[in-house]
Amino acid sequence: MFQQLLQQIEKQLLEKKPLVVYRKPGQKLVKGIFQSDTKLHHCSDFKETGFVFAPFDEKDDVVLIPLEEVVEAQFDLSAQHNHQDITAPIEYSPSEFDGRNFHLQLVSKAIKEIEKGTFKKVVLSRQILTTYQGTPLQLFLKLLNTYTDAFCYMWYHPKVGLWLGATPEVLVSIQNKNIQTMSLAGTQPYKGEPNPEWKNKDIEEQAMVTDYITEVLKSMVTQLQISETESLRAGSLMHLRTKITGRLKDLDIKKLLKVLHPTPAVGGMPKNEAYLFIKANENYNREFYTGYLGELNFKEEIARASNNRNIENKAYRAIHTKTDLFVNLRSMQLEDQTATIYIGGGITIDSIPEQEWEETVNKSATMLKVIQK
Ligand SMILES: C=C(O[C@@H]1C=C(C(=O)O)C=C[C@H]1O)C(=O)O
Repeated sequence: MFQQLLQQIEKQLLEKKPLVVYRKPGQKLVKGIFQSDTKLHHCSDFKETGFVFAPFDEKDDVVLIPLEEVVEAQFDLSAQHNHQDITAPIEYSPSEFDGRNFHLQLVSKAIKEIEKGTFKKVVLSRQILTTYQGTPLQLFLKLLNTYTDAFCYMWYHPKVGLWLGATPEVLVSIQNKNIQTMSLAGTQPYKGEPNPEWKNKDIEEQAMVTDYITEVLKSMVTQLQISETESLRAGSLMHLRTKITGRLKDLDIKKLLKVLHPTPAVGGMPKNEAYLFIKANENYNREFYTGYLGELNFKEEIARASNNRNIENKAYRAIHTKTDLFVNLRSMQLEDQTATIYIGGGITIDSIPEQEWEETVNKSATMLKVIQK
């Protein structure tokens, strides 16, 4: 079954037709969605059904791969990949350090703006361009083997490009009117400790994201619940995470995404001031990095045991509408033999430029690991 899916992916790529193949965190099921022509579909009212691929910039179009053909297969981890040490150091080419001065200056400039009161937090990012060996599909398989707790994907459209990623961050999951989201921020290298100590900078930076999400959701949901904040491992990194749940008053996904994207985990606080700084000062276009991607309005048939004793053995089926969106982090774009890796981090009043650079270096390991092996 899985072999068949792989063949279909290869064929689709060869024919230069759109596809997405992905696995949700902690699952074995890999889904492939295949489009039969090369038309570029967009989302407009978010009542569409399909796989969405949204850029960081809200002004740009959200791409949709409709559910023409869906192929599913179970993926078993390859034995040879099971014992990889994802915390081992990675190698850097000297050219990687070219961007260091620019990033240090960018962070310093942001700190000055924070001191002036322009904004409280801004997420600043950069690119690494590197060559890679093997095919995109081989890299996708490495992602599946390496990052079992992430949302792993490969997305392709001949008019847009080819992206791969393994993200730990849920933007929002919606089932009927129940929503789940998270505030994920604060980063340190994973050193074998599941509950490490956190610096105040990380705690405050992550709390800003929780406060923002709670504030914008207040008027849109009932039964708002905020979990304890916990440490979450994402490959060779640790983050702080708070889960947030609630029940939507109206099922208006477009309206919800307008307030949730971009959260201060990838944009900043306040949203518009941080966005303007990013646009004016990052020296490249983020495109789909820090955008979001995933299933939009999928119909899911759920079998439920009936509570009625008389029809005890009969299960009834209920159709649910489900949306599962992830933030496009720890991702890269492949073009010919060049991989462009995107990485960033949150800057606050307590940021130290050198450490912020180091953080982006650490984050780049997620993709560099699969490229360099
Ligand atoms: C921006 C990225 O990650 C985001 C920023 C984080 C931070 O600043 O600590 C942590 C997790 C993500 O929300 C990235 O991985 O590129």
